[in-house]
Amino acid sequence: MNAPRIAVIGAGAWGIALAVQAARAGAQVHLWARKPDSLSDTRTLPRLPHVTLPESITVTGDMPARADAVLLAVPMQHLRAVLGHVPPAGPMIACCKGVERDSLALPLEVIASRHPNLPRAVLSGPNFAHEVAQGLPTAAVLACEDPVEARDLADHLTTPEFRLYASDDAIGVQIGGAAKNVIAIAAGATIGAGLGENARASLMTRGLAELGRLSRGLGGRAETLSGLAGVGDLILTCTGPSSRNFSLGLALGRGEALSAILGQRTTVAEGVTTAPAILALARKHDISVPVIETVSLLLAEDIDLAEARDRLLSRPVGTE
Ligand SMILES: NC(=O)c1ccc[n+]([C@@H]2O[C@H](COP(=O)([O-])OP(=O)(O)OC[C@H]3O[C@@H](n4cnc5c(N)ncnc54)[C@H](O)[C@@H]3O)[C@@H](O)[C@H]2O)c1
Ligand SMILES: O=P(O)(O)OC[C@H](O)CO
Repeated sequence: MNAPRIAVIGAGAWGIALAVQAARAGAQVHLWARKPDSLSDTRTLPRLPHVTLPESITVTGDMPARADAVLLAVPMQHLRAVLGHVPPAGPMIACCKGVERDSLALPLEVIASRHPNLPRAVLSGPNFAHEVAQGLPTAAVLACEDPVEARDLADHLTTPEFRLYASDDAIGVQIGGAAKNVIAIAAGATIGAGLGENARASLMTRGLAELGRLSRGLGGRAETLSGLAGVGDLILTCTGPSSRNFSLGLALGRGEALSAILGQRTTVAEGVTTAPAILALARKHDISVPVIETVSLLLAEDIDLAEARDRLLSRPVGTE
């Protein structure tokens, strides 16, 4: 049997990790990079030390013509523009996490607007790129309306170290991936400001309730958020020091200005752009999201840290 052909669009940390994983699973990989030259020369990314691209990965600036699956691993706010150049090469899998700022669309809605007739799926879960690239044990969810399609797509990436679970709740999985980044900023700010571990655990738990309400309100299931794409990713991102969203929150909590933090970074912290977008989505559907709202106000510098803390602590006592 011929090796499956997998295309990966985006050669940031996640695109490279997924390309390495697909190669490990036996695929011939077409890795599209915006700037392919230095990557095709060195075959390494400084942010992923100890990982060298195997020969079965072709690094190129050309889009793929045909593939058994196309993994879209660009930052959420660039997805629509990049998709404008991606031909209908095969089933599309969204690997980015976020909500589009202007349209408030989730990744699969953006893909559907460009390729309405192709199968679509979303891949998400507690997945640091550097660990996947090293082959450390990892689990993730692949969600698609058609569970048979989800299993077929999952087969292209699965190895014993990279376990994929199929789901038919693509909305719940996309909400988990998008909203956990916002809660991780809150968790980081809590630790940075010295508010303690009790506060972080409480924020994570109340944040999880917001993820569940968002999922249900937008047509997904709340239970999906008890899985890898919800609580799994929330635990990783709110506690793993290498999370970009957590570390951005940590710096905010220590009193650094957002512009200064972003000015020192070349990598994406999706929670910054997703916070106002997911808040607007929640308001549109009349869903209560006090933690997300507070993070959004903090990022916009409409409130400071002390006000953010007081806002959450002065809410009326409710039931769980
Ligand atoms: N890094 C991880 O551990 C990880 C894990 C799971 C999911 N993700 C998700 O994958 C997505 C990509 O994240 P990443 O970590 O690979 O990114 P990154 O921070 O490593 O790199 C940024 C990427 O953005 C690209 N980029 C910058 N400007 C662009 C433009 N104008 N148009 C198109 N692309 C542009 C760069 O070429 C680079 O590929 C995000 O949605 C992220 O949440 C990341
Ligand atoms: O480094 P972060 O915060 O973008 O998180 C990366 C992944 O989404 C973790 O699952």
